Amino acid sequence: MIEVEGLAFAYPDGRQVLFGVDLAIARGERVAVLGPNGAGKTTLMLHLNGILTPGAGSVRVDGVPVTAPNMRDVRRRVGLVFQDPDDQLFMPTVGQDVAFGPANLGVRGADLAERVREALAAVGLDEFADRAPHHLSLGERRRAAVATVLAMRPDVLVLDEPSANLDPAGRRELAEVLTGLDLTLLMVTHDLPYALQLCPRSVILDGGVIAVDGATVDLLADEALLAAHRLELPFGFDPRYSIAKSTGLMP
Ligand SMILES: Nc1ncnc2c1ncn2[C@@H]1O[C@H](COP(=O)(O)OP(=O)(O)OP(=O)(O)O)[C@@H](O)[C@H]1O
Repeated sequence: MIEVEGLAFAYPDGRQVLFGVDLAIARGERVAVLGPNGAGKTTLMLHLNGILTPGAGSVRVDGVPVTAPNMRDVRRRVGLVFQDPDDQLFMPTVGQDVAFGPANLGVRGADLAERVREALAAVGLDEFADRAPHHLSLGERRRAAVATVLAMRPDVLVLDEPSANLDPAGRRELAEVLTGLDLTLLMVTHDLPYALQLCPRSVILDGGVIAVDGATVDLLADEALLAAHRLELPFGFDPRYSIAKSTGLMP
């Protein structure tokens, strides 16, 4: 579904951030992108729907090159959810925000209403269509931002630090929404337990390259590996025990 090959990128000020990223993600996979501050995670994410253009290398989505002529198709297929929901919610009501993307694609009338209803239901905000986004909690706003993207019926959902600043209940509610979606999912996060809960596979991006790619539980159980990439588990968190417990192998 996603094929990134030899992706290199420097910002206009000359700062080189990506140095040849290779990453292949199959349809339906859920993958976490881990790594220290400044590793280039957001920069990588912004290439997946063409907000940034590679200096070298290529990005393809379901075989379609992420290049200017294909941008409309790519932007429909790949939905980006930014860390700050206020970057995505700018209309007077949540329903209008969710309708905005598909309306731009030419969806109208009953079809548009159905898309809005479906997207809000998918994130558990059925009753929120007429509410003003700025009256919602952060957790509700982040789920509303996910709905604005789901309304486009994308193939891929890319999320930048989805659990950041959420309270435990908001964090769990969003996890329930995300695990219930039948989509390819790529999630940038510093929240290692969240990566373990949502994504069977993780990659560590460090120094602008994919340094490690493997099963999330194996990566998180490797203390030396985590330390080498400035990653730390919360106090007392044991990834193998958490997985065993969640799969019923432990009481
Ligand atoms: N518009 C920009 N112009 C110049 N440099 C930038 C720009 N945006 C980001 N950078 C730099 O690129 C590097 C990678 O940034 P990026 O946001 O991709 O990292 P990240 O891994 O997502 O970090 P974090 O975990 O802190 O969110 C950083 O050193 C950052 O300062």
